[in-house]
Amino acid sequence: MEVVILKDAREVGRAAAGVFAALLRRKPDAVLGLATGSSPLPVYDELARLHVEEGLDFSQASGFALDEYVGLPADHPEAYGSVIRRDFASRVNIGPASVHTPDGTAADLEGACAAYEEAIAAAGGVDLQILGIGTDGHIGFNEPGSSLASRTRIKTLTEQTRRDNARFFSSIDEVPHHVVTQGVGTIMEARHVVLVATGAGKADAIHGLVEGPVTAMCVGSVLQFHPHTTVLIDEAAASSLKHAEYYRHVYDNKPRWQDH
Ligand SMILES: N[C@@H]1[C@@H](O)[C@H](O)[C@@H](COP(=O)(O)O)O[C@@H]1O
Repeated sequence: MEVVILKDAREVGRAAAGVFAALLRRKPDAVLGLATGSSPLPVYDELARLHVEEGLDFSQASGFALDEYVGLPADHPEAYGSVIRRDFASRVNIGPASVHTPDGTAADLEGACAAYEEAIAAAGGVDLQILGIGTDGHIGFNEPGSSLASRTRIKTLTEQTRRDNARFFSSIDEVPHHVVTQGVGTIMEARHVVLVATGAGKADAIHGLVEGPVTAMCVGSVLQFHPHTTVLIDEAAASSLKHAEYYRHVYDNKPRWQDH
């Protein structure tokens, strides 16, 4: 796991977007793992800029979102399909039909979860997954106690996550209780994971992810088992890390041949 401590959210966004851009330049038909929440927004802003100003081409790429609320109509502005379209897909030249979100409106939700797994596999698997982290350590919507081997399935949100996400709705009562999310095992199959987190509110979760024991009580900690994870955080999100000086030292002395 590589931990990179940067100045602020903008730098985090630029660094993460740089990883996406490098991938798309060497593999134009890359499969991108997409995330919602406020943390990836600066990444999408920078990708949109790279598309407009530097011609970064998404025309052959495809994307799979991590998760979706159950029961929100597909055209609800906070349904994650709408959010991914608004924040990312509509701002670059990725084909709209190439961007997939789990179906939270399906009558047969379990069937929809299995179909989503099959669609990811049929696309060849995710090359690069952007991830945020919840204040309770969740990735996707895999709340504490999730099986670390889980696949795409229905989950129940914690009240903390519903409160955290209430800011996107007019009241907490509108935040669904249920979601469909890629499983932890699904996310772990992405070939490269770039996790972004900013702000002091994420400091505990980042400490758990990077330095805590691997535990389903902080699901992000499973990334300690992932062969290629890059953690991009700002100073505030790094503020509870015990070995911050070491991570800085490693990054500052990174041999050029390790750039990727
Ligand atoms: N399902 C999403 C997660 O993928 C995201 O990481 C988390 C944190 O969001 P934010 O970046 O807004 O703090 O929010 C939601 O729960």
